Formats: sequence, structure tokens, C-alpha cells
Amino acid sequence: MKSFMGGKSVILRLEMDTEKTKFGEVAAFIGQRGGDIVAIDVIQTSKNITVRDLTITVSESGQIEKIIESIPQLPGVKLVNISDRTFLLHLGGKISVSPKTPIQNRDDLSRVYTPDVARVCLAIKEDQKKAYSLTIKRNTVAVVSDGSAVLGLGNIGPYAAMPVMEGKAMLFKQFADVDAFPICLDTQDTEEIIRSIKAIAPGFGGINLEDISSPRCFEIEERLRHELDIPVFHDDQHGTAVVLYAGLISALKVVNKSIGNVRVVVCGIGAAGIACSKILMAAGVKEIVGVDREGILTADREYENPMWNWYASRTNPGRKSGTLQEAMVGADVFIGLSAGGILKREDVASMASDPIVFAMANPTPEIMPQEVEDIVGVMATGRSDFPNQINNVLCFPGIFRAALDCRATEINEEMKLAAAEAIADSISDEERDRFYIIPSPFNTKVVKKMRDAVIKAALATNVARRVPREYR
Ligand SMILES: NC(=O)C1=CN([C@@H]2O[C@H](COP(=O)(O)OP(=O)(O)OC[C@H]3O[C@@H](n4cnc5c(N)ncnc54)[C@H](O)[C@@H]3O)[C@@H](O)[C@H]2O)C=CC1
Ligand SMILES: CC(=O)C(=O)O
Ligand SMILES: [Mg+2]
Repeated sequence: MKSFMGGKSVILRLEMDTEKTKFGEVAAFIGQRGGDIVAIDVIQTSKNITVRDLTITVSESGQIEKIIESIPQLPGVKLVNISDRTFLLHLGGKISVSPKTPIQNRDDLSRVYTPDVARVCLAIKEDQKKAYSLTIKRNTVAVVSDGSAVLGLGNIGPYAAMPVMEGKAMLFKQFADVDAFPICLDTQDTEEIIRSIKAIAPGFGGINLEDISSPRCFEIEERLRHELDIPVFHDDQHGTAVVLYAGLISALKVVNKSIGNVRVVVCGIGAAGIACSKILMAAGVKEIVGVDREGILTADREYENPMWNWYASRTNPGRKSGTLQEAMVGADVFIGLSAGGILKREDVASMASDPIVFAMANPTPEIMPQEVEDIVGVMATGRSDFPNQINNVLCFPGIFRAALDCRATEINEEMKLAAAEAIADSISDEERDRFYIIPSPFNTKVVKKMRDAVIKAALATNVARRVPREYR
């Protein structure tokens, strides 16, 4: 049987002999096995035979496979076809390019293309800044990956990375009307990546680096920030840190603890884990203990990864050593940016009272919310199907909207902080509770608030090359 890789939604095409089984019996049979029929399409009917597509969702992975396996138990019912809705959504890719104006006659053709386009080209040659007014540059961002750290799936390469990058491009457009292109590079060489991105930069107003593994991601971003005059933003570092910070401010209010007094464990000292730790240090967290595959990072050891030596020298003031389990004892906050399923209920039970657990690995969190619901103060994941989604989708559309609108040369610390505060301010004290610490990506207030706050920060720090009309 086809594997659904943990999928929770499927379309089953069933042929039913209505003399042998009534549809109500089929529906009840599926319901008893945990399937919720959310749509029914009648494909064909004849005297005794009816063919229907049933769209079924389940709440737990593995249930779809069980339902499919048990269909032969139904008398007179034949399984004709199985479609995975998620794969259907990806057929042919998720985005396309469409012209802003139709080309209806030869006159249109000569203006959008040759000969008239040449005059526009020469105007830009004369004054390169005109690229912002006469091309797509001012509203376009490149979403660039090398496929080396895709979600928590690891180094799956540039072809397999494309669905995520297409998804990010969709989110840019839907949430902030930014035109984004997914670009997956067939190289994991630092210099080649830098060269490739610099070579494509003329057509873009910003570069969003995505799912490039650490420590290469740090040098790539740093070099590009200096060598390009458009914002370069590694989403997994800064987008994640902005949203994490906003989520933590809110969660601490729920459990009534202060940022200066909490003990924080960060698991996964890669791109996201390091950036999140940096923002927490800047916000006044005094005790952070970092844990990676080799256990707790401590200044008593020398690591091959230069970022880990840097990290160990600035965290773990008590020079603890040992395992993740040992780090968790008495901690107030767990921040997971590592891999799925590595945290156990006992680990959470060993934390301080009202623990905050942000299990942010995708697609599988370090621990599933249902395993610890009754013993956590606040629980969040990076996923869309649980409450409290802490995910960089809340940041990158709005922060780039602002950076493009004021033609910022970079996205600096002040702009990131302004973005975090705008997210946190989108929830009032009355609204906030343990299941609602962070606004939904569908909350249209967030991008507007973020745009305003980030543009003001860009203007105040002199990185804006254009003052949008409403700020003049
Ligand atoms: N919710 C969100 O918005 C975001 C979530 N993430 C998630 O965070 C995770 C890491 O992403 P990146 O930092 O971009 O990748 P990365 O490859 O730069 O870093 C991952 C780090 O986790 C460590 N790690 C892996 N398995 C581990 C284990 N069993 N125990 C301890 N450490 C382990 C690796 O050694 C590495 O240092 C991924 O699952 C990703 O999906 C990343 C960015 C945003
Ligand atoms: C959300 C995201 O960017 C990641 O998991 O890598
Ligand atoms: Mg990512």
C-alpha cells in the first residue's frame, strides 16, 4: 500500500453496490476508525452502483493506513483510487508568474518588448536607481536555499527543498503582497553560494536565505550583507528569533515569571538555536544552557564547530555538563530547534513549576503537545495544526514588506526588535492565555503593525533609502 508518510487527509474513491451496503454504513465504519468525512463528491451513479470520492481527515498519523486496510471488510465496497490531498496540491508546483498587463496587439508587443523596451533599458543604464521604479526589483525577494537543512529533514538537497521554498514564496505573497521567487542552488560550497546570490541580485530588492545549515549560513549571510546593498536576511536565524522572542515575552506573562530570572535550555545549537539564544541574551536572560548531539555545551571543552566554542563561552555560567535530560532538571523554559521526538514526558516533568515548552522542530516537534498538555504552563510548536504556532512565517513577510517599502539597505537589530514588539503587541492582556500567546499568521493586524514599527526603526537608524509617503 502507498505510504502516506504521516499524512492526515486523503481522498478515497469508493465504488459501492447499494444492494449490499448503504452509504450510512460506510460513513459509520470510517467514523469508528477515527476518520472524519469532510466532503463527499458523487462521481457516478447507476441502478445499483454508486462511485463517490470521500475526503477524509484523521487526527493521528497512521489512522489513514488503518482505514484503507480495513475497507475490504465492507461488503460490496471496492476501493478504486487513493489520492493524497497534499500531493494533489503540489502537482505542477504551487506558484506561477503572471503578467500585470495583457499583450493584445503589435503595439503592446513593441512596448513591453522590442523596440520600445530598449529606451527603458537605457534609462536604467543611465541611472541604476531607476531599476527600483522600472523593474520588479522593488517588490521582489529571492528565497534562496542550498537544501542543506530543510526544516528538520536535514540535507535533502536542492530539488527536494523546492516545495518548502515555493511555500515560503506563497506566504510572502499572501500575507504581505511581496513577490518572491524560490531559488534552490545545486551547490553547498560557501564561495559558490555567495557568488551565485551576488550574480542574481540585480533583479531583487532583498534576499531571504532559507534552510542553509550552520555554520556555513553565518559566513554566507555576513559576507552577503557586506557585499550587497539590499537586505540579506537568514530567515531561520532572525525570523525565528523575532517570533520566539515575541512568544516568550507573552508566555512569561501567562506563567507570571520575569525574563531576568528564568533558566532556559536551548536544544539544537544550529542556525535557529544560536540566533534565538542571542536575542534572549540581549533581552536579559542570564542563564541559558545549550544542548546539541554531544550533550550540554560547556566552556570546559573544545569543539570543532567554532560557533559552539563561541556559544559555550557566553552561556552555561555554571559550567554544567551532561545530557539533555540533566540540563532539563529545574529549567523554566525549553526551546527546541533540533529534531523531532527527542524530549520525553519525564524530562518535562523534571522542569520547574509551570514550565514553558517551545518544541519548534519541524515537521515533528521535540515532543508532541498531547504528551505533556497536563503538566506544562505553556506549550508551543512550529506547526499550523496546534495552538501557539511559533514560526518564522509571522516575521518574514512583514519585515520584508517594511524593508522593501523604505528601500532599506539592511535589516538591522533595531528593525528585528521592532518586529518582535509588533508581534507581541498584537495580543492584548485580556486575550492572552496559555493557548493563545502568539497571533495567528492569518491575523491581518500583524503585518500592518510590523510594517509600521519596522519602517520607523529603519528611518531612525538611517538605513532607509526612501521615506514612504505616510512618514514624510
Ligand atoms: N518554528 C520555526 O519557525 C523554525 C523551526 N526550525 C526548526 O529547527 C530545527 C533546526 O533548524 P536549523 O537551525 O535551521 O538547522 P541547523 O542544521 O542549522 O541546526 C540544527 C542543530 O540541531 C542539532 N541536532 C540535531 N539533532 C539533534 C538531537 N537529536 N539532539 C540535539 N541536537 C540535535 C544539530 O546538530 C544542529 O546543531 C529544524 O527542525 C527546523 O525545522 C528552524 C527554523 C524556524
Ligand atoms: C519554519 C522554518 O523555516 C523551518 O522549520 O526551517
Ligand atoms: Mg527554514
